[in-house]
Amino acid sequence: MKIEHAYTIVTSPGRNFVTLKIVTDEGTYGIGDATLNGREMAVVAYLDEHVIPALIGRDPQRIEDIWHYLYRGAYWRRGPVTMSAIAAVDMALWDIKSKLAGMPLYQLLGGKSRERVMVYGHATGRDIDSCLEEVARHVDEGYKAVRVQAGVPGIASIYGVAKKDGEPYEPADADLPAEHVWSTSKYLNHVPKLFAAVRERFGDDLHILHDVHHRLTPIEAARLGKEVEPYHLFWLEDCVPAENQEAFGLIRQHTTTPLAVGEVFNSLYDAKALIENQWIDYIRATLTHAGGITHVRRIADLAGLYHVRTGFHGPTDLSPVCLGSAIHFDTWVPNFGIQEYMPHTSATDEVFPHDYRFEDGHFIVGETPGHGVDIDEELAKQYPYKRASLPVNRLEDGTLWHW
Ligand SMILES: O=C(O)[C@H](O)[C@@H](O)[C@H](O)[C@H](O)CO
Ligand SMILES: [Mg+2]
Repeated sequence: MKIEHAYTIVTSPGRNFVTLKIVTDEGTYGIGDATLNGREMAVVAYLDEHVIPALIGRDPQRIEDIWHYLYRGAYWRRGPVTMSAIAAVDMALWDIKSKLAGMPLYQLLGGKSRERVMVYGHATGRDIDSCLEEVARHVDEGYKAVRVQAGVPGIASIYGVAKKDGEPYEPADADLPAEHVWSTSKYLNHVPKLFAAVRERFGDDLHILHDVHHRLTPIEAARLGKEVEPYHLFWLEDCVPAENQEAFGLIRQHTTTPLAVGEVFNSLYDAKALIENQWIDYIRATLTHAGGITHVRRIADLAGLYHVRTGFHGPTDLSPVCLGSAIHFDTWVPNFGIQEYMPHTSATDEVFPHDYRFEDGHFIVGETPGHGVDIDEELAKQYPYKRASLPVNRLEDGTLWHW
């Protein structure tokens, strides 16, 4: 069997998605997600110009060999563009292999470790009260875990909080980056009140999560982790940027609040010290940005040795192809923690028909051979690419800060 042709599909049903389709000479095809929010066309160029021509004629069943061919063979290793391109190939090849086997992907990985996959939803509000209303809506919809983000008095607009209450937030909201102004002291003084209010209204059983989006220094993160211990967070996410992995060692010395990181990671090497030193509790590297199923499986296996569990990134800017594949992975992986879930728009769901389903705060994996997600290419054509950028963040004095 040979790869006969492959091509990229860019579609924007509300937001941009990049999909790679690989077709074999026997007619079986697989699709993979290659969406890198705000940098979509860089991955398209990498795939079209460098990867696809080198795939033609190869045996699609040699997933491992093709992975190393693309990783080692490029000489220029790692990086989000390279690893998203490799991930898309990998996801498409696993899709093909599972279709050839006539099995859903989770069976090829080793079968079910659980019946269903717990997810967390997003509650955001311009202030604490409106955020609590959103938490209530999620609880009514069955969610067992909710990420809470609220506006902070004195900060005009803030990452992760929707412009309008009741709507999802969209990080890539402008043609060129919008500028936000950030104040660490205002945030740190305010945010513990949010968790106190959630616990008071919803009791102890609801899992609450929070994303700091890389905005603190290690000692500030330590202070936050320590102050919120009474509210028993499920996790505190991305409390500092993680290029310096040792920073988490410092935070860890001060707090028992569980720590999650990894949505911008693209390789095991981004997480190696974090995992081996047990500085984190959840690893969030995703299939699309960290080299696909083949590589993320290695990250998860290493993590498992150190009591670190998975908590895949799952924003709307990863396509249903990534989400569907992630649900298979989550159903199999022994050290599963939780799966992030931001529902896609109905236009996106129509472009990407899928067989996973949400029920009572969990995802139930589908039984279709493959990863269970397809693309309607005719419909996809109706939504042309539109450049969209993530914002930048500045301190009140104008200093460019972490986003
Ligand atoms: O935890 C999350 O879901 C994230 O932080 C996202 O909202 C990212 O900011 C986005 O995926 C960037 O493209
Ligand atoms: Mg995040």
